[in-house]
Amino acid sequence: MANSTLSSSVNKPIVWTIAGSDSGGGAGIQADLLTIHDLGCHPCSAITCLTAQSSVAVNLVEAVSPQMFQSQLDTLLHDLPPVAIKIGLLANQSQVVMLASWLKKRLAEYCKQAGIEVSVILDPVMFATCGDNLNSTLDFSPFKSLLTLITPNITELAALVDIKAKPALAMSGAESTLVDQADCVLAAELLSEQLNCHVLAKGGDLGPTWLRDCAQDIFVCREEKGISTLHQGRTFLLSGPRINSDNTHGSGCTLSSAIASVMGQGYVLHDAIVIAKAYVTAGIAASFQPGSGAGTLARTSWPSDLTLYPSISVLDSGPSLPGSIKFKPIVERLGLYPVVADLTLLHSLLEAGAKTIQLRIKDGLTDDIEQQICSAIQLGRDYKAKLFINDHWQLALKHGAYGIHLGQEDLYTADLTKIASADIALGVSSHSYFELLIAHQIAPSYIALGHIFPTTTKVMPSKPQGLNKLRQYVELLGSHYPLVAIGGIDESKLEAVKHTRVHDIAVVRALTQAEDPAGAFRMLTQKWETYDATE
Ligand SMILES: Cc1ncc(COP(=O)(O)OP(=O)(O)O)c(N)n1
Ligand SMILES: Cc1ncsc1CCOP(=O)(O)O
Ligand SMILES: [Mg+2]
Repeated sequence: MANSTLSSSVNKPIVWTIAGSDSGGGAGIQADLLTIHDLGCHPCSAITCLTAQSSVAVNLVEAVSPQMFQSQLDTLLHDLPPVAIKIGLLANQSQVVMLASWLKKRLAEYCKQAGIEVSVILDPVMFATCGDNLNSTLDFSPFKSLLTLITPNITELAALVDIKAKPALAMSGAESTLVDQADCVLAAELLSEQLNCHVLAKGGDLGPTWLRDCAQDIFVCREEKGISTLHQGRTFLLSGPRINSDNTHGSGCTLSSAIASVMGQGYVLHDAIVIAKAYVTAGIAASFQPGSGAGTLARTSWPSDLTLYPSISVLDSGPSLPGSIKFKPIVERLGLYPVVADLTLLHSLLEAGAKTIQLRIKDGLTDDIEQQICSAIQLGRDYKAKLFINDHWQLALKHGAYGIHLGQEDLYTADLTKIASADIALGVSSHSYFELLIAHQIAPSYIALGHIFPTTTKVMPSKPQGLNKLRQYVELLGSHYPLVAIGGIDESKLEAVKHTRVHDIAVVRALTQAEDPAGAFRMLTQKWETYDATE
């Protein structure tokens, strides 16, 4: 026991913060160290400057020497290399130039040698919460193509973006302030082009005309690995609950260091953003006021309360989801859920007792697809089973299937309103927190969580989720929907999957590659039903 505690702390991912010290303890390096630690990583710091700061004033800012700045970075890289870096307050332009060059040479060299990628999140701190100017004149263009994400608030966005390059924006009156949401979106998209990185423009402090009860951020996403192409090259609006509190000192620092900490643990950018936003919301809700000015965020560990998380909508001209829609609820357990491609196997698994089953025809789409779907639907009725049709939602609708299973991509093309009003159950795939939140917005009948383990059944853009994420997904949504784990699940994995408390599992090869699929179904079902979910 002592050993496992020791090794888990030794193995913590190392996340750096390159930022200024806030002597008041609410923001800067101090907030970052607390956040990185709270979210399960080991924090290291390279301090750019000292600030003589309280909750009401910033009285002095003093940069460290160039030698000290460089030496902190080199010293850390030698022994404590990062998996992710958060950059906060930079004290002067020469620090910007020096750091950009260090990222380009030293960090890139390290990444190449180690064969890894290090996420770099820049929070372009320009003003303290008390309103004092910390550094609003920096030119961040040396960071072009070196950052993963930049997280300006709306005031910083206006100061950063070169609006001369976008006449439409200048014409809409955006010389010094961004007036409305459309201005902010244009400016964020422009900044993303100018710095060649993703942009999260935070509306928490100042959301010009957007809703009073929401903290809305604009997420401009470029190309990104590990997530469906559907969620790349798009602009999203992330709307979280606005907590009525003045204790927001350090919220930007907390957000950016939380994003770095979550990315450092292997989560995709989209997930890191929604998790970090939920973390900040929870931190503000439990905030406190140690001085007479704005108070500071509490550290509330990994957010697992769904109400903290933002809803997601698209702001670009691409496809979007219908609002307020709800599908037929499934109250009984799904049971062990076979996903099969042919009718003979489907029939034999129903005969073996399958209560939920899916027809998933991918290869060799034949002329008789409609006939196969009709026969499957009829078999489902004969055996009083929940028969889902994958992909072919029009045919499933036409012939009154019990349910339809759709991937995230299909959600934007299928007629969801028609499916819901036909009282057909809907199962939706998900491969991340981000996709889970999107699925939750259309309240499907169940949500599939995949792929948990490596699979050869299908080429996936995402990495296997693993048991830890599965456990987190169950914590987040397990009381709202039936949750089904899928991907690489076989007899050897059953017990560990059961311990995550996921409700049920869907399998392909564990049955299709068995000599006796019906026998395998009975054996797996018996084991799945008898394993105890408690560890
Ligand atoms: C139960 C279950 N979960 C996930 C999937 C995958 O569906 P989808 O994302 O639509 O991918 P394809 O199956 O169409 O390749 C599923 N079919 N069933
Ligand atoms: C269709 C699908 N979606 C996510 S994983 C997967 C395939 C699961 O197949 P297997 O059980 O053989 O790994
Ligand atoms: Mg599909």
